[in-house]
Amino acid sequence: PIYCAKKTKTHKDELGICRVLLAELEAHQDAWPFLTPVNHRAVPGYRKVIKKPMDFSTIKEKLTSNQYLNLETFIIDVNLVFDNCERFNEDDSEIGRAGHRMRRFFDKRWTELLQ
Ligand SMILES: Cc1ncccc1N[C@@H](C)c1ccc2c(c1)OCCCO2
Repeated sequence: PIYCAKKTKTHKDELGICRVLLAELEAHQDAWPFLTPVNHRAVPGYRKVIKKPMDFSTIKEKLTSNQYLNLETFIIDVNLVFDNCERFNEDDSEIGRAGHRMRRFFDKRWTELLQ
């Protein structure tokens, strides 16, 4: 087309997409290991190995207190959840497999929402 408006997203648009994505992550059946911060007293070694813990409830708190500048900073935190999971858990474990499934789901959804 001769005239093609660039589909820039405002800050509000991007935050709306973050809220939708987070709600879908939290509702996913494989979200259970990631819903709340890992209790390092219940998980020996976790505090030593994982330098930047992250979980969906912390992301929600950051989102509602406007700590995400844009969609990118939100995606960085979501990926941190999955990268921490891969670092600490065997691929062939309940939590490891849940992490791979959640990452695949997230990657598919945010690319769909951005189209
Ligand atoms: C994402 C992640 N990575 C590594 C370890 C744990 C977790 N998730 C936490 C919420 C969790 C899941 C399962 C658990 C657990 C804690 O409590 C210790 C007893 C076994 O059951």
